[in-house]
Amino acid sequence: MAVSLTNAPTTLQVKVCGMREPENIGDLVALQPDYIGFIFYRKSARYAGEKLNPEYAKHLPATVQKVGVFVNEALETILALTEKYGLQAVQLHGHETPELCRKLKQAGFLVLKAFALDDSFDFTTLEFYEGTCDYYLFDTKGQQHGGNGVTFNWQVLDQYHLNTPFFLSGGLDIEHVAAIKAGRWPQLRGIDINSRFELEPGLKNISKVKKMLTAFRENISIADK
Ligand SMILES: O=C(O)c1ccccc1NCC(=O)[C@H](O)[C@H](O)COP(=O)(O)O
Repeated sequence: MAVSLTNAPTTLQVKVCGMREPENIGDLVALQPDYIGFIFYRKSARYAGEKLNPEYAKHLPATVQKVGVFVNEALETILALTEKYGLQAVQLHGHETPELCRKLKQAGFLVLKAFALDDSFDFTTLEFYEGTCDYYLFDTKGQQHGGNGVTFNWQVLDQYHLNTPFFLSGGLDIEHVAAIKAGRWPQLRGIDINSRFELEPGLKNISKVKKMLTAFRENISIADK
């Protein structure tokens, strides 16, 4: 039986991460994603630092929120980079403390704290972060701090019992749209896509991103099992 997903969370937001090439960024912004992510972690193959022109980043349309992705950076470094590139949001992918999240939130930034999940992830460890971040970002535990390109077993999310809304991340692709939109997790607020949409690290396949956004934003029906 076909089920019309009238209760599907149509307001789910989309973040596209790992951008750095001006033309590619311009093409992406034209698709109006909610967030665009720039990685400020030198060891990442998508490191934006040297390629991204600060003035270009600063003058991107306000319709898209610019997110700086950091791994275990000091508050001062994060603040300096947010200022340099005109970022509105920060995404923290290391062992950042609740205190650091709180300070960044108090400074006026939208804060996403990323956590690397596997089957044994214990959500009670996030209780200390409640109230310090705007969103959690649930990513796959892998060899890298992020951008591993693999999904985790989403069943573990059924144990998520806290109030902070979250973004789903980790190897997301077009094939996952229907399952994500099935409305299984009340705290889900958005998704984050990255390496499965790349022509090469740091360069997105815009037509594939467009297909994802179209599929994600339209009211879909899925077949009942
Ligand atoms: O993508 C990276 O190279 C990266 C490196 C270090 C920290 C974070 C990183 N990415 C952050 C993201 O928001 C990614 O979109 C997220 O990890 C999911 O990536 P993927 O599994 O490739 O979809």
